[in-house]
Amino acid sequence: MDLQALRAQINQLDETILSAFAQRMTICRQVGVYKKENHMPVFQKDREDQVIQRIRDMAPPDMSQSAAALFAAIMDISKCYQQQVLADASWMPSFQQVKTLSCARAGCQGTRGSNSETALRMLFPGAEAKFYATFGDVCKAVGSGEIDFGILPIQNTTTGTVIPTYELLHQQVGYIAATVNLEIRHCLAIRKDMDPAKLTTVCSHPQALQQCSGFLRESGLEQLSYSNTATAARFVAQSPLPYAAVCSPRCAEQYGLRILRPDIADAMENVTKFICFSKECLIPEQADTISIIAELPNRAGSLSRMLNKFAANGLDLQKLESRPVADGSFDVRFYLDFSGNVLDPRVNALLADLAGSLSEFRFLGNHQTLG
Ligand SMILES: O=C(O)C(=O)C[C@]1(C(=O)O)C=C[C@@H](O)C=C1
Repeated sequence: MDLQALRAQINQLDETILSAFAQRMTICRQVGVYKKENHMPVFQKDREDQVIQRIRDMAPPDMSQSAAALFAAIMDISKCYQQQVLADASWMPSFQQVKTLSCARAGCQGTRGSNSETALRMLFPGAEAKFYATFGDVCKAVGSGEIDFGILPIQNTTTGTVIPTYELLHQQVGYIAATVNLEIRHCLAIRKDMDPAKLTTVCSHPQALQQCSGFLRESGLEQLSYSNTATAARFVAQSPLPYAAVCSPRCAEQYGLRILRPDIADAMENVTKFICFSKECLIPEQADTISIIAELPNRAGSLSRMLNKFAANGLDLQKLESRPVADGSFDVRFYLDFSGNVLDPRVNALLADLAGSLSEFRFLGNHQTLG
């Protein structure tokens, strides 16, 4: 068999397919114009089911599944193309485009000296900082207007996703306007008059304890969870107990503690990403990342079809997180971050398509990394 000759045949067929694809897209564009004039949604499920059934019936039996997948992909591309014609942004909540984020009061969980406070100061050096007992309380304060922005950790390079923040994002806490990446340094800190030989216990936030698990396992100290690294440091500073805290060097200094061991994290590079969110949707002019929630039908290929739409529009997916829907099924909800700005027509087309075809679609914000 002659490989060159076979490839030449493939090339010819590709030309035929490409020409048919281009013609099909041109017709779909006209359908898009018709839909715009007649106020019809782009997504027509019944028609798509008919198209797929027809293809399945016509395809050679051993290719029926792959042909169906190919035509589903073609229709996904054609829908995004039609969305560009419609340029409908009704999926988008009302938003305000801002040059910079101005903030009088911002809030975070924990107490002074926490890493969250450092993130808050990086974002808003001149703002009044307010501290709350729980992540949920930060969200409530944003909702009531007590603070302009809430700051919550969302991801760490060693331990991964901060799950409670994702759960809150699903409960409509507002819109992400910015993120900030903070290099985290953990040290073991004790009271200045404490004899290190007498230490029995170490306390900190569970994520911090996890990020230092290698050192702590070797130390043999008992571990105690605290709501925050700074609350743990404050407790250690005030308590007569033989306890140490895992906290930042800045926090140890703030509570008058002695650093017994610096840099005890397992990974040399340890960075936490914090989100900054507000009640109203604010989009900084330089916003370059979009966050959304997508719930997909539990059907073969639904995730790959959604991901193909990003590829077809040349949009770079940065993060895909799945969390359980928590309804007794094993269904999951996806949280996606991708590069883009909502004012880009391609981005609008993709989001309009997702909003019109997913069982749940939520826009979480178009943000920028600051600091
Ligand atoms: O028939 C339509 O309404 C079209 O827009 C065409 C088309 C397709 O590509 O075949 C695209 C989107 C619809 O969801 C269904 C079918």
